[in-house]
Amino acid sequence: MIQIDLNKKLQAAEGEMLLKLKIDIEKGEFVTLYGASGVGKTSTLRMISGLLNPDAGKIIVNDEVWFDQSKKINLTPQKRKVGYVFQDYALFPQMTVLENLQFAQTKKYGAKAITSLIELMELGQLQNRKPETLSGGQKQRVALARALVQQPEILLLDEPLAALDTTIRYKLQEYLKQIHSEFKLTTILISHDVSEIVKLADRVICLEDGKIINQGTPEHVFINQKLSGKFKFTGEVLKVSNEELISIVTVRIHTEVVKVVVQPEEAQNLDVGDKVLVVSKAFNPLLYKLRAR
Ligand SMILES: Nc1ncnc2c1ncn2[C@@H]1O[C@H](COP(=O)(O)OP(=O)(O)OP(=O)(O)O)[C@@H](O)[C@H]1O
Repeated sequence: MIQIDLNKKLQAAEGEMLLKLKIDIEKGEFVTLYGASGVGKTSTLRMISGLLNPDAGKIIVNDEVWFDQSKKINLTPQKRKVGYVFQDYALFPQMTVLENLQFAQTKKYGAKAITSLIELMELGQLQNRKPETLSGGQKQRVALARALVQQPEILLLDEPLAALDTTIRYKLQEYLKQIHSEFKLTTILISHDVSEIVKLADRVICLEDGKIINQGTPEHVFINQKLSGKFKFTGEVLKVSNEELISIVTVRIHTEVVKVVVQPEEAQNLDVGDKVLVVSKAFNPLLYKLRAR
């Protein structure tokens, strides 16, 4: 369990902004921070990693106190078991891919573990190359691998996929999903991409002016419950989940997310990424597949 209770005065463009957050995160949970630019998302990750000092509050990770203002406890970033991945990769340019991983590895993370991580992240062909010769998606895979060799208790991801094109981003989302469960990580992701959040996160925390204004499962938070009556929209399938007697298809329509109940046999025909038409004449939306992904 991770207990975060942070108070920090920040200098926003319009003047002082008080960031005041209290978040409890279960071990193994995948949480997303969502909100407009300047609401305090990056500052929150920086405080968890020890790069920015809160004015008051506590950070307790699996019973270990990382920060407690009242007890004057403040572990250095090096002592906090955090893997931090940024949008701009921040790899060491003079080192090869392998050297970047070796430099970051903890003592316990042996050579064998690095070899299997290289295999998992499909970096074998690239391990002797320098970052400048890699594409954005490849660099980000190295940055993720580098965060993992530090054996983090928390993986902090600050919009790691925002600079990548859709196809690469989609692929890396799959990697993120896989490593989160394979390494039994607790992950906090900053993202503006609603479909990415629905795909990856157990919980989304919405911030405004340094405060939590809403939180819950992505479906719950993003579903536009106002949608009813007569409408017809095209969208993209984000998720197909099969319940006992029905299936639920989560569809992104522009920036909104809706859920449509369909028969299991209709769901069999649908895959994540398919383009669909969502139509409603009364209150019961129907879903038609337009084309496969
Ligand atoms: N060390 C600091 N001291 C005081 N104010 C800061 C500090 N770091 C950032 N700020 C200010 O705090 C506000 C929140 O910044 P932050 O980077 O956390 O926002 P964000 O939600 O991550 O935004 P974006 O989505 O644009 O990255 C900004 O107005 C920023 O200028």
